[in-house]
Amino acid sequence: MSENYNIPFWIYLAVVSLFVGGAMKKILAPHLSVGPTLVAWLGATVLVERLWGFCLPAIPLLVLLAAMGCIYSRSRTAQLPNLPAQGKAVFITGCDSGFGNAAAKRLDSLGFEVFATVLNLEGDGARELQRSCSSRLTLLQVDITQPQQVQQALLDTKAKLGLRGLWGLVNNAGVCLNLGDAELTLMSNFRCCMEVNFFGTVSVTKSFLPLVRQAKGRIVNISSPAGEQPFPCLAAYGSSKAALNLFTETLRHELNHWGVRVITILPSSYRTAASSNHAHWDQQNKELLQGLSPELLEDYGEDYVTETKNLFQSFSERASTDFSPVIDTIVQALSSPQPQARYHAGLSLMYFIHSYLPLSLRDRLQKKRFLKKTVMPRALRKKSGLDANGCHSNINTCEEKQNLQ
Ligand SMILES: NC(=O)c1ccc[n+]([C@@H]2O[C@H](COP(=O)([O-])OP(=O)(O)OC[C@H]3O[C@@H](n4cnc5c(N)ncnc54)[C@H](O)[C@@H]3O)[C@@H](O)[C@H]2O)c1
Ligand SMILES: C[C@]12C[C@H](O)[C@H]3[C@@H](CCC4=CC(=O)CC[C@@]43C)[C@@H]1CC[C@@H]2C(=O)CO
Repeated sequence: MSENYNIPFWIYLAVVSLFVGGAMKKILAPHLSVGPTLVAWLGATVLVERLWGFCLPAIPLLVLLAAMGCIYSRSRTAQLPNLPAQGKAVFITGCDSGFGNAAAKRLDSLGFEVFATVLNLEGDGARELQRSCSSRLTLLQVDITQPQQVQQALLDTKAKLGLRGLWGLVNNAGVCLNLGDAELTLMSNFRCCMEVNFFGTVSVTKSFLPLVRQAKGRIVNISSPAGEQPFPCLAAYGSSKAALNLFTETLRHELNHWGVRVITILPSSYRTAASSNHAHWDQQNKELLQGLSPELLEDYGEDYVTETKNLFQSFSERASTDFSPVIDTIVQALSSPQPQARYHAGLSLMYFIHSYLPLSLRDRLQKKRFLKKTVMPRALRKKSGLDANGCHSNINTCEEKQNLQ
């Protein structure tokens, strides 16, 4: 029976039955209580399921054809030449160091007209850009949390662009103030991450959008996998990046009919200024301990808090110092004739763990992969007679304890 149906016909039947089910529910719902409505909806669902049963053999073929179509269109797009850089202006935030500084240099070398913004015009990063880049590059001092500085940068950019629009806005500026359990993270840390990573980015985007719409250009937001996966001790940073991700996705849909492409880049872990500055993290850890209430400090213990900082520092020591996967991706997002909506820059094992493994397994791996905590909170040790490393006093080694779990 099902072999006799060709694909268009069964699609037609499935759509009709969905509409019939929906119509039944809509027409009958006002006259029926909840129970019969559910029965009507169930009836429609059974109808769709029966139709689906007729056409089941066609589905693998459809999936295969769809996959081949995606692969073919991706390969065709990948073969298309990149758009020329000449005449295209790009505004980048957070160019004092890290990805922003490297991206400004690369885009300048490719021929883009770069507006590189920095927190400190007298800093090493700004000086490096001034020294190594062409006269096309404009350095601007912008703290993205300060609306008047954002507006001044807009005026300066417009003055230089004249009647031209802005081809690219790269929202790169971002901070991760501290690493610690959410309960231990100061509210000031949550607020600062939101102010810079979310509200600052929204402020710059809204201010520069008219120029980007004029050029039918690109908005490229540098987010983080921490905005999509629950990295331990990154609740403040991850929450701000999660807000940024949803803002970016919403913007992507809304700007589509303006011809503006909105792209999210999710780098894996790299050893940039922020993550490799041990003095910075030592200071953050000190402020965290000073900000804790006596009760929290008693429950968790200083050794627990300090281990988190030490583990993160050893994690960042192993991170890559080669930013090229991120910089190549930023160039691709600005130059590809058909850019992707999302790019992962660098292999993030966490991405695969989070996307493809069951919850119980990924929770265990996530903890082991990012921060191999060995010290338990003090209150938990007391309750179960454990020593500083969470081992039972009557059990000789931690391995025996872990074997018990
Ligand atoms: N390094 C990584 O492993 C990694 C991974 C994923 C995502 N990211 C993201 O990449 C982006 C760049 O970070 P990075 O790793 O190059 O670190 P970074 O600290 O070297 O660069 C951050 C930049 O943002 C600037 N900045 C901070 N606060 C600002 C503010 N209020 N106004 C304007 N500029 C401000 C800093 O001056 C610096 O230039 C950030 O958004 C970060 O969240 C980094
Ligand atoms: C958040 C940081 C960037 C990045 O986001 C890192 C995170 C450490 C954990 C981690 C592992 C990954 O595989 C994806 C990126 C990421 C989640 C880093 C800690 C400090 C660093 C920064 O401070 C960046 O400004």
